[in-house]
Amino acid sequence: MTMTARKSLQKPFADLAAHVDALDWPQITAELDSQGCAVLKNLLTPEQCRAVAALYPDDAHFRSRIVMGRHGFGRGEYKYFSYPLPDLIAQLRPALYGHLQAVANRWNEAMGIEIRYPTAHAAFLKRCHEAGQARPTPLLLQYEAGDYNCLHQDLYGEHVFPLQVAILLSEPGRDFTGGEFVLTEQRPRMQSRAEVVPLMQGDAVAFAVHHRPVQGTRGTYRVNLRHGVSRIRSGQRHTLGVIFHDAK
Ligand SMILES: O=C(O)CCC(=O)C(=O)O
Ligand SMILES: [Fe+2]
Repeated sequence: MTMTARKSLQKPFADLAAHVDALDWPQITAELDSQGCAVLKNLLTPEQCRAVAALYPDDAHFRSRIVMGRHGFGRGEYKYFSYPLPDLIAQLRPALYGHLQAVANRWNEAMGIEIRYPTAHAAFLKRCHEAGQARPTPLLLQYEAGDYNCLHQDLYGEHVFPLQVAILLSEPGRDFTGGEFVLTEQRPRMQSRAEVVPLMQGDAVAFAVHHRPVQGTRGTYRVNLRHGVSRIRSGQRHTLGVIFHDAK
């Protein structure tokens, strides 16, 4: 790791939670409600992006490595962080959850799902851990030219937080080309709708993990979402995935 990378990871991130709190949450919430996804512009600085991406080769930070081609997940690889998470991720995860839980609770109410999420991430993690979902799910993904991530849902057990966040750590056009973040939405008895989410380095996308409510003429119904990444045409692309439930 370079000196700059080390320094910006060690710096206390008290300001990161404040930065998350200062995002335009009414706007983000409105987009999540209408589209099932929302962009969080400049969530991380380019330095923070480089510092996180630079962790990839250092296995001391991770509990496992997945080669996507071996599982039919696509092509490319990712690693799940181990606990304790690096400071930046340890601070980002509860800060984002604190805002997203309100959306999650409203969505469940609209979909007639009885589960409610506590206001603090620590309380939700306790619920996961007590049910045997104790392994950390934040992950770092690495794609090279020709790689892609098949449409999927990040479900890791009975307990599911219905929203997740992915942060683009690389700069499109400079570090890689292609590699678009894609969401599809399947409505009951209808064909699927695709959405390509334009992201710059440091931007994040918040999106529904598997279901979201859509207001129809005859009430609210549930749509089924999947996400993935189109083929990387050139270069290298890194993403930080923040999933709020832990895994079995
Ligand atoms: O690389 C991406 O943009 C998507 C990563 C992903 O599937 C995730 O964060 O769950
Ligand atoms: Fe994913």
